[in-house]
Amino acid sequence: MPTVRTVVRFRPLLEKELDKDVIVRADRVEAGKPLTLVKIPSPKNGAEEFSFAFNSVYEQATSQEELFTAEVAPHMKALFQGLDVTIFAYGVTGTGKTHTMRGGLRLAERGVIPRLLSNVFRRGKKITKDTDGATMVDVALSYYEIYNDKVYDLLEPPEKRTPAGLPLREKDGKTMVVGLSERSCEDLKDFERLYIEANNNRVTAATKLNAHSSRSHAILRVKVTQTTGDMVKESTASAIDLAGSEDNRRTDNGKERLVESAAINKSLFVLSQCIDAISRGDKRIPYRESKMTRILSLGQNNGITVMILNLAPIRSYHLDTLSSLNVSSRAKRIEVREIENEIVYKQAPRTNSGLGGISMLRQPLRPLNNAHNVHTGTLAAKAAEKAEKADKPVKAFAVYTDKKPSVATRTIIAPSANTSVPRQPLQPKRPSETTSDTLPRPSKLARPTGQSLLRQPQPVQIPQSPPKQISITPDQIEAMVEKKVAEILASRAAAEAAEAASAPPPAPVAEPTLTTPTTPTSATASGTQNEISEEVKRRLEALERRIDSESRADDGRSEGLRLLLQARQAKEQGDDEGALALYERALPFFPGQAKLLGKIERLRVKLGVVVGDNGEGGRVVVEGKGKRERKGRVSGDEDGEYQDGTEADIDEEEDVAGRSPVRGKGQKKKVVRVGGLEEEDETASPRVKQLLQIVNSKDLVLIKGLHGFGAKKAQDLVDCLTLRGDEESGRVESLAQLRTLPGMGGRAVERAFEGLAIAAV
Ligand SMILES: Nc1ncnc2c1ncn2[C@@H]1O[C@H](COP(=O)(O)OP(=O)(O)OP(=O)(O)O)[C@@H](O)[C@H]1O
Repeated sequence: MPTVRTVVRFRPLLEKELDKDVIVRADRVEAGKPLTLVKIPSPKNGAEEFSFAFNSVYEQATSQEELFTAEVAPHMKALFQGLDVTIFAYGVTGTGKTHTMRGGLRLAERGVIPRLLSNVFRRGKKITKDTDGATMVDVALSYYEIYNDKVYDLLEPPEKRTPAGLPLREKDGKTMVVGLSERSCEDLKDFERLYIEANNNRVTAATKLNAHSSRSHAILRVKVTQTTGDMVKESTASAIDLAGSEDNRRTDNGKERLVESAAINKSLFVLSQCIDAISRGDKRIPYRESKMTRILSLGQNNGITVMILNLAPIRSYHLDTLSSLNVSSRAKRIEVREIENEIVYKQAPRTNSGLGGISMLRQPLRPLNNAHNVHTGTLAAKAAEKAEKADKPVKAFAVYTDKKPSVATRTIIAPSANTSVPRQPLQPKRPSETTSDTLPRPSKLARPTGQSLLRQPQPVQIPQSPPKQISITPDQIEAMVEKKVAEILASRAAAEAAEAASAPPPAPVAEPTLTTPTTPTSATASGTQNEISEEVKRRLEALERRIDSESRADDGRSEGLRLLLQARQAKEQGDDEGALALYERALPFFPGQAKLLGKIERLRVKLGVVVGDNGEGGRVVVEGKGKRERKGRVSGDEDGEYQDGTEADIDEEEDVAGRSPVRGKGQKKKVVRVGGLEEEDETASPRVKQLLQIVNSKDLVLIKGLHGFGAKKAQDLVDCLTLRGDEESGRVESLAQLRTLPGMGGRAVERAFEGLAIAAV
């Protein structure tokens, strides 16, 4: 049974970062217990605080040694017993991933990777000694990066790379990277030499592409082979410095960067799905859905996975931090307050009060809930960025390498040596971005200069700054939006199709799409799972075709998209009137677009401006459906965005398409219980059937309409049903079975049932 630990590490404040800007804190469930909670205020309402649970939380002062001792060292024994150990560093650029994995040159600053190697060599040596030489331990390294979904060998010079990267092949049920080199490693000095050289390769290659190495996943694979006579035991430790998970809306989104982001987001999304699946104990782990997880065989071999979420605890990372937290602790997320509570929504037009100050300005972007960032908002991003100008962290220490020249002096104490090393297939390894010593970390090209990060949860750039220069075509924007939506949905962020406005695409946002990489899917069994995988693949392929295709002439929608984005920003800032005006101006560019019409109508109703025909012949929300109803909704509407952790704004789909027959969650009707659920359960009454039918429809809108369901809960259920798709046809056959699903305790089922009962009455 594979296991996973998800832990958080706060990085200390860097120069120029102030204590007063610290907004994230570690906490305990109760006095005397270890730190396992991360608390962070809501971006929209500072009085509200979100809480996320992890296996462990490490505060700023945590040293490299402490982290290694607590989170990695305990698994070394298992590694030598034959289990695979995989350690990821996840987080936004500048939060300390590279520091955590690679670390600095000084002994105390060495990160997980050199410590891991040191430990491996030491243990290997000891085993050989303890067995009087009967057991030989060989260590071999592979180090590769995955950039734009292509695999490149970092142990080979960049000149040897081919544009297509290294192909994958299945062999004996395992995925191999064809042609990936593997180097025998005798001791720590050996490792150091290889590692530094490889990191230099990574930087050089990235530079040639005018990219930044942080935009790739760097995967170091350490293969440990223990040979005793004829018996060979092999296991691997993989250490992955993941690509930054930042919000592209806050970066310079050139076409290349968007393509990069699409690849990064896709793989990070699948990774989070795998982590979730492992932590839930699912039999099926979707590791084949992305190249990285597939090569790693993540969650197989009873492996142990440790996900270290790196966070910068300051305000300028607010939204990105929320996004990361959402992704990393999905299964454990806890809302300190009922964020789905309608009251939250009713409050004044979220003027972004809470946090006050700067941080609020940049609210147009929602916490990407999870989705590892994908974003579309090119325009807003640019504008916002300029305004933000956050100080980016600079590497404050000499990083364990990357720098061509440097290195020479690293004095790492090399413990022992091992035997020779056999050659073997690959394993992932990821070149992290390198960096060098004390120099400021190479800023991501995508970002504005010098400082590497732009993150600043800053407030929005307001509506009217329409940075006109869209560097990508509408189709590409559309494609990215579509992808984002998929991720958002899948990540359960409830809110649904938010991107709608910006994405006129037809894509039925609703599916819990697994952003599948182009790679083949695993042998997903039957039924739903397969269908979904196919559907996801189909969509992804379509997206990728679009992204890769030549830029097409702007068909005139650029202007419309720009207006939509501005409108969305305005709305997020509480400027409903401005938003309405902008949406109306955008309408001619998307005549008849249902989602857009829905937005306009809702705003009209809300502002008391109008109601009725919109002149487009499209459906409009009719009186009585406006404000009143919106208040009652728990999520899925603009007001719920943040609470839901969703990035997009709204869910016009339901409103436009008509509500489900079941009552909306927000509606405060009294529950009149008709007949005990207990009785109904076994008898499969019409109401039970109706409930199961809704559940099995996997229709977000319908499920959200169930009593007691919010957007998140609905999405969780859909995801859960999807993931178990191949089992039992993915259908839930009884209420008892429904109760066994994650998040569907007896009370939840009862409430949903009661809601139906009322409806029936
Ligand atoms: N635990 C820590 N102690 C001291 N400094 C740290 C720590 N974590 C991060 N830093 C510093 O913060 C800055 C950013 O860290 P780092 O480069 O590791 O981030 P990153 O997440 O790897 O970013 P990128 O995605 O750009 O590679 C660096 O200057 C680094 O030295």
